[in-house]
Parts: sequence; C-alpha cells; structure tokens
Amino acid sequence: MAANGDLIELKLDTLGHGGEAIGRYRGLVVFVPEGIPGEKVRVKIKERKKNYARGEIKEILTPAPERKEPECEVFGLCGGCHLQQMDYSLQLLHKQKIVKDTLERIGGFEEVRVNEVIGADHPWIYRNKAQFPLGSDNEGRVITGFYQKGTHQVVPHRQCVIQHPLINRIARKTISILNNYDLTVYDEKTHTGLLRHLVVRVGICTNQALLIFVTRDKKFKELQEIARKLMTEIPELKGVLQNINPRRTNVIMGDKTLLIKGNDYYIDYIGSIRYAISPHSFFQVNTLQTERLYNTVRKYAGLSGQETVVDAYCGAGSIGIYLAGEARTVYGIEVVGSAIEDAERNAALNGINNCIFIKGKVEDKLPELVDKKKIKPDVIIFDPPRKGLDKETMATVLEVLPPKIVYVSCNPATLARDLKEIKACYDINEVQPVDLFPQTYHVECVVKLESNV
Ligand SMILES: C[S@@+](CC[C@H](N)C(=O)[O-])C[C@H]1O[C@@H](n2cnc3c(N)ncnc32)[C@H](O)[C@@H]1O
Repeated sequence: MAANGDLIELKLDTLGHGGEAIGRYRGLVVFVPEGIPGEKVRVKIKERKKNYARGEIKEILTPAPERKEPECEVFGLCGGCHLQQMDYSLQLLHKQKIVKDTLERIGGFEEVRVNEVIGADHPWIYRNKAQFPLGSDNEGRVITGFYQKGTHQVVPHRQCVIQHPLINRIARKTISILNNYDLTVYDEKTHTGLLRHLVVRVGICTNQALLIFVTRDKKFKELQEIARKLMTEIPELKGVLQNINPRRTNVIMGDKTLLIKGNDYYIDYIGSIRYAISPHSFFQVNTLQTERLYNTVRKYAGLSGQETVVDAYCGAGSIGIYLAGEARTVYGIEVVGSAIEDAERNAALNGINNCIFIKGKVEDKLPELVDKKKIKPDVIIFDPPRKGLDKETMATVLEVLPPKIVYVSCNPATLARDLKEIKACYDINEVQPVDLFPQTYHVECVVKLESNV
C-alpha cells in the first residue's frame, strides 16, 4: 500500500470541494492538487493518513484537453488560487457539479435543479481587496508577497493575477516608500516589531482606493509623512488608515482603526447603487459579479413594492439597499457596528428612506424583530458567513415560516445542511450558482425557498 515518498500512477475521477482532484489507488483515496478529472498522472505521496493520502503531481501521463499553463508564476506555492491549471469554462462545470454533489450528499436533494454557474466575463484581475503580510529579506528590507501555502513564511511577489492592478501598484509603491525609513516588521514568534499587514481595498467602478497599515503598536510617527507621500504619488488613494492589532493572533485586523489622512471610506457601485465602504465593512470581493448575484436575489425575491423584507447579515446594507426601491420596508441586521453606520450612510447616499438597520447578531435580533416589534416578514434574505445559520436562527425561521426566503451562500456544505433542516416546510426548486471567485474553488449560490405550509 502507498506510503509517504512512494511514486504511484492513478486516474483522476472527480474534483473535490477544496479544488483538489481525487483518484483512487488500490482503494485508497488520493487528493491531487492541480490535477484535472480524467487525467492519468504519476504522483508522489506527500501525506499518508489512515484513510486517504495527498500526492504531488510528478508527471502528467494523459493530460486533459482543458489543461492550460497557469497564468501566475507562484500558482501552487501561494495557495490563493486552486484552478488555474484548467480552462475557465471547465472550472464553471466543476463548480456546478460540486454544488450538485454537495446538495445531494449532505442535504439529500436529488431533485433540486442546479443551474449552470453564472460565470465572469473577466475571470482575472477581479479582486477588490487584498491583505498582504509584511516580512523582511536578508538585508532587513521590508517585503510583501504571500504566505507560502501552509506556512507563515512571506514569499516576495509583485503581481497577483486575480487582484485589481491598482492594488498591486499601491502595494509596490508602499513597500518602496517604507524602505526609506528605519522600520521593523512584526515577528509572530517573538511578538515584536511594528508592521504586520497592508490591507488595500479598491472601488472597481470608481478606481478609488483605501490603504490600511496594520501594526502591532500605535507608535508609528512616520506614518503621517508616508501617507502624504503615497497620496501624492497615487491620486486614486482616497484614504490612509492605521489599524492596531496588538494580539497574538492570525486574525489580520485589530479592533481599533485611526484615520491618518483623507477619507475613512472609498466608493464603489453595484449597478446604479453607490456604496461607501469603510475598513471593517464586508463588501463582496468581486464587484462586477456581485451585480449578477444581486440580480438573481432580486429575481428570486420577486418584490412588488408592498413587502416587508429582512436582509439578515446585511454588511454595509448592500443587498437591502439594492432592493429597497421594490419593497415597502427593509430591515437590515448586522453585527459589525461600523458596517451598520455604512449601511445608514449608503441608504442616504442613494436617497432611500425605507431601510432600518439594526446592529446585533441575527440570532438575537431576528427573534426580537418578529416577537416584540411584531414584524411579519414577507421575504427574509439570508447571506450568512461560511458557517451558515445557527440553531437559534433556524428555530426562528421554523416558528415564523416567512412566505419566501432567499438564501445566499458562500459555502455549499452549510447551505445543504441548512436547507435540509427546513425542506419539509419549503419548496426548493432550483439553485443558482454564481462565480464570484474565478481561479479558486469557491462558489456562491442563491436559492429561493417558498413556503408550502
Ligand atoms: C457574507 S457577508 C454578507 C454581507 C452582505 N449581505 C453583502 O452582500 O455584502 C456576511 C455578513 O454577516 C456579518 N455577520 C457575521 N456573523 C453575524 C451574526 N451572527 N449576526 C449578524 N451579522 C453577522 C458579517 O460581519 C458580514 O458583514
């Protein structure tokens, strides 16, 4: 039986939900990153576990016709992309299959139709947000790049092929300016040093950007001057901020953020709606595909202007505001306080006055809204984080049984689990995947649920 270091030959059958191809060797499941189903490959076993193994491709014996050269020179090392080895059209087919298989396996949904994935017209340079770790080279100069897969080793890299070019430009200029100063980078082993991360966010439709320096300590007297230089050299940069993260943690941003120069937000558009986004607010990373995502939500919500809508997990109010013109009232619920402030500002920016935003956890605020405030939602839109809906929220849904639910999910596994819980009370006819994350295994789904009780 295969052991670590062994070379084996196998045929790859499917793509797993983590983007690795899967084959079997004498009954043993072998995960093969960068493989394509249908290919015959020679792999070296790198990680042998009791029930499965992970192998590295050493030779492609029969390549798939859709195989292509990855665009990025550090593909496979970086870990940010998983599917650059295959044609974009094949990525979409596999994502559709992964959604279908996951719904069947976890939710028992054999009958539900999974539509073709709505693909991106531009499957490269689409990301509007990047978080760069900072490190230093042998000469002590500040560098940025990416964490080598599975480590916290910063590998320098100048050009990410899925990030918007303005992000790459800002990162390069920032590093060159930082190296004119005598600054230390954070060392997570000793918990010393100042500079931890750079976070860059850009408005794809406006070309505006925001730069956030994440530091271990507040003391950073040079930052005023650095911000001034950066904003002079890059006019698209509308604001520079400092976020202080003094904790020993993998979480990138700390709780406290200071405005150093310019605005504490940037502007972007989804369709004709204008959004101001501040550093701690969630905004979908693929702005252009988000318009297609929200149009699918609009289609499934099917509003007539008379409905009470709840936008649960509303972030900066994005979906609720997008649909507000077609509803009587929209209630948004979101746990991040500054996102609620953004949501209120965004409603005002768009001349919308039928949205009410509530700060708090959906599991606490949704029951309050339906019990104490006696709101009877016609439609609830759920757009939770990857972990999906919690037990309390699920209990509220089963008690209230809103006539319609539109569930937006970035994780097919938790989507399938949650749909299974409520499928007895709802008709679920189709699932619409939308590709917000080309070149990666991630996929977004929208599902319409109509009450049948
Ligand atoms: C996937 S994002 C969706 C945001 C928004 N619907 C959009 O399209 O931009 C999920 C949001 O839920 C928020 N969140 C996470 N857990 C929450 C909870 N328990 N209650 C309320 N909001 C939560 C996050 O801060 C984030 O803004």
